[in-house]
Amino acid sequence: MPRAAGGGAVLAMPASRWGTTLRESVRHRVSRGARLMSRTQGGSGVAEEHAFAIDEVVLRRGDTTVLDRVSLRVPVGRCTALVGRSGSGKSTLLRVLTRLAEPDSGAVYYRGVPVAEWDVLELRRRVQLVAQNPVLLAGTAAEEVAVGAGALGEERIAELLGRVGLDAGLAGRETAALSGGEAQRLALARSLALEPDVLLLDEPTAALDSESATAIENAVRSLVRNNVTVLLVSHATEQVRRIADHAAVLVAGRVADSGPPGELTYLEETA
Ligand SMILES: Nc1ncnc2c1ncn2[C@@H]1O[C@H](COP(=O)(O)OP(=O)(O)OP(=O)(O)O)[C@@H](O)[C@H]1O
Repeated sequence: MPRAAGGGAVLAMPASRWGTTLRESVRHRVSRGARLMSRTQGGSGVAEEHAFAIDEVVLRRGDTTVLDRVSLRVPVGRCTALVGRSGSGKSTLLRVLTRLAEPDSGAVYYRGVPVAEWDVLELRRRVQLVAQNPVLLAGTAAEEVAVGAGALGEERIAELLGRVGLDAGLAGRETAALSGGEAQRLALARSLALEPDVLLLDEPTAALDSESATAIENAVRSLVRNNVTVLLVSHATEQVRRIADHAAVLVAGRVADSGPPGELTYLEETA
């Protein structure tokens, strides 16, 4: 199976440009991986399919162990929240999932296939990371939404902007003139245009007023209802309780607790 080098820009490639051989090969392995069912995080015994399986991941930077034997399951079609104090390793874990950071040891599987075996561009098309401070690549907001997806009609652009709580009138605005919160929502609209299987959202509402935050929460719930998998980094305990099905608490690079948000003892003190 051909491999692409990691570390490139988080730019998606239109589906029509994927190599057929690669697609066939990965499809075969994915269908095998999708059969690797296991118990839910809560131990209810209900079989659940996992988008990501993370096993004993260690990542060091200099003297710091940023991720310390992190193991986590991210179920398909659910919203999983990642909470923890600043510096606990949340963003780094999202970067590991999309191969923007390579662990020193441990294993990460996407749909049952080690992430290192996925073509990195295909992985990043299916799994869209919306960073806290995303890099915008185009001149206007409308062009930005279409960066990965290619030509999009005005109506589709307006619809995508609306889904993230942005006014359609923003389409012609220069991206350089957008606020941080607008830029992050635009990056989310850009990701949604690619109809991803998984969204990794790094504090998507931290810079938003409550009305805009509600629009994002509604968008997340609607995506999850449509079987999109969401991994959400959030400091907002109430938000986690409102929209997450599962939560994992990171403390100094370790998973200190995981389960339904209402049952997590660490949630209040770390969020
Ligand atoms: N390239 C690097 N070199 C050195 N230290 C790093 C590097 N990348 C991350 N770290 C450190 O790893 C720790 C975890 O960083 P990370 O950004 O993942 O935390 P976080 O939980 O997302 O924090 P926040 O909530 O503030 O966004 C921090 O202490 C950070 O300084």
